[in-house]
Amino acid sequence: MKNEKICVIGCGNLGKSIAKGLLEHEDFNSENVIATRRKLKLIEDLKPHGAEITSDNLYAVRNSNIILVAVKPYNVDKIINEIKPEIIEDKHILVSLATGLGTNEISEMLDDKIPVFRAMPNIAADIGESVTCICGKNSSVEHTQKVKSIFDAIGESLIINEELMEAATILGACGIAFVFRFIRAMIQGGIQIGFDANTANQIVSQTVKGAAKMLQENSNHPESEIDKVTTPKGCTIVGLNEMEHQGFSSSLIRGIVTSFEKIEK
Ligand SMILES: NC(=O)C1=CN([C@@H]2O[C@H](COP(=O)(O)OP(=O)(O)OC[C@H]3O[C@@H](n4cnc5c(N)ncnc54)[C@H](OP(=O)(O)O)[C@@H]3O)[C@@H](O)[C@H]2O)C=CC1
Ligand SMILES: O=C(O)[C@@H]1CCC=N1
Repeated sequence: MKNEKICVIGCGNLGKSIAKGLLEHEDFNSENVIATRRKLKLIEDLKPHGAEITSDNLYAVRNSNIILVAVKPYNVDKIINEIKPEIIEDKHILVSLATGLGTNEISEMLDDKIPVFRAMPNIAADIGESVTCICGKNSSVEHTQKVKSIFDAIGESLIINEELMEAATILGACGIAFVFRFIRAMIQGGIQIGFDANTANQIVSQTVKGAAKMLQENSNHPESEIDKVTTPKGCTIVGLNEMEHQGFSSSLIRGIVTSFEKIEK
């Protein structure tokens, strides 16, 4: 991927995380990354990492072959119309990160001239720990592999059917916010039972990391790991059961479904 020239159009919360993740990765040449937004000051910190920054989207597209569009969904139309004159068949691949916009719609805006992908990462791209679901249109195996390589560099990626893209948005992209809220609640509980906030944060963050790593490495069901912790008549099971009486799993599931219903509207 050293020779691939990548531009990230719209380096806000997500786009900047992705640019940062790519700049840190050895498979990419940081000089080949162009980051854009209008308020340039807010991405000046990407410059010392080797990225070129600009507000000129046309320049960015002219000087790259993979275009990541990271603007809000309601701005995608405008951006695509702006960059369209610089789009060259057999040169460019466009990857949209926008929620809820299908590859058909985006490809149509580009007169079906180039391969179009949708990718749904999350903000852990910032530290190379995103999970990204990807789907494509007019895409060869070679193009798909190229796009996958970008998102593998900022975490893990999966190729999925486009019909699951909304579900992927909820579980992976919104999901990180759900996990942060869970962590915050654990920290608040930790403070109530005696820890200062920083120590509680350290203990909870490492506990969550350890749990996630165990599931990734052992491929066990979470409940079989829980069985290893719950001593009969012990303190874990009473806590877990109280959480369930208060609707813990139910509230998470209902939150996920509510988010999904919102995105499907
Ligand atoms: N945030 C998240 O966790 C996730 C977001 N997404 C999707 O990613 C996209 C971006 O979301 P998010 O990062 O939260 O949004 P942000 O608003 O933080 O980022 C979008 C950026 O686009 C820039 N922008 C707007 N117009 C232009 C333009 N004409 N030229 C160049 N840059 C422009 C804005 O900066 P400026 O005003 O300086 O130009 C802004 O910072 C959305 O489509 C969202 O659905 C997907 C997964 C997760
Ligand atoms: O909340 C949102 O609408 C976007 C989609 C995924 C993450 N943030």
